[in-house]
Amino acid sequence: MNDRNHTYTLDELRLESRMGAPGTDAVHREIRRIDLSDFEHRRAEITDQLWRASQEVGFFQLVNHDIELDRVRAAFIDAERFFALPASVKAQYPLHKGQNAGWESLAQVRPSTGTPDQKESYQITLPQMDAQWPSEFELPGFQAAMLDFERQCWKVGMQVLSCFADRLGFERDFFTRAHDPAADDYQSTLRLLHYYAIPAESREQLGLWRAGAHTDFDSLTLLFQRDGQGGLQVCPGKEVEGQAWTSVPPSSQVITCNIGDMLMRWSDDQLPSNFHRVRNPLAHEYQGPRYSIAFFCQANRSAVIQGPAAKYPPITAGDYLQQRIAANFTAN
Ligand SMILES: O=C(O)CCC(=O)C(=O)O
Ligand SMILES: [Fe+2]
Repeated sequence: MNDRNHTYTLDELRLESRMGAPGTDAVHREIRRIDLSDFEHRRAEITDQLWRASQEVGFFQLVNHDIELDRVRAAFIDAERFFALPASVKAQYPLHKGQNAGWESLAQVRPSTGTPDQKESYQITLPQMDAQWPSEFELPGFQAAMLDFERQCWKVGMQVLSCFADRLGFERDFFTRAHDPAADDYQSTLRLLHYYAIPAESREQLGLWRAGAHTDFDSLTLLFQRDGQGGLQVCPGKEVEGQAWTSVPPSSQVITCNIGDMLMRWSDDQLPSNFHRVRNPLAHEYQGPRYSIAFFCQANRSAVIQGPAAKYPPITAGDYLQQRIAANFTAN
């Protein structure tokens, strides 16, 4: 690791550590919806819309994408089945520090809050899964269904990234190659998330977050939310100082996307990676569990991140991610 990379990481963490305050809630902003239907014919128009939404807001929602609603619903049911397994079973597949595969509970401490996210999660990163799948006996059909869903998410992610590649002046399949799922160093990750129901005694307990404010480390995140299970809030980059948060209404029909730190760096900061968080429900809101599913398009470890104008020195995606993960998890 050279000194400039080190400084860059510390700067990011310094900003993140300031983002844990409640800030101003519920500022209304339009979350743009981008229609992916008839993608190949409408590619130029879609690219324009994606680019503008990413530059101006950093978050957007995809509609009429290629993943069937029934498929999304089935993935949520599989996620519920996984999390309903006894802790002793899930603990056989632990997330190890520095890895992106396996189960953790209350282990992710964000620099913004210093408290563990009130959740459990299970991450699937294809080359790291040898000992990390629950058995067919424990959870029949789960592995095959998740592999299929992972691939569908990857395809949508690569469609969107191909538009950014066009606009950045890279070859159209540049990011597809950098996120090649056949490579041993593939590190895109499907993450199932279960935020715990809020026990009566900790309602509105200050300082507890379902997910503390953070930016994502990856290139692009695809997030699935379930109807009625809100809480996701975003703070567009330009307004970081004011910490004014906007709620993203949950809908299982859309995929909410955000730009991650890798793509921000890869675009020489033209595309901002924005802060977001999942807040605990307020007293009058639904207090039950919340499930979400994220797909992180994370460039393969050996992919070299450098923008068209070479604003930053090159760094491999592996080195880049390692630095970010090390700052986010307690030892386990
Ligand atoms: O669960 C959510 O809505 C957001 C999750 C998230 O931001 C993350 O895991 O990076
Ligand atoms: Fe996130």
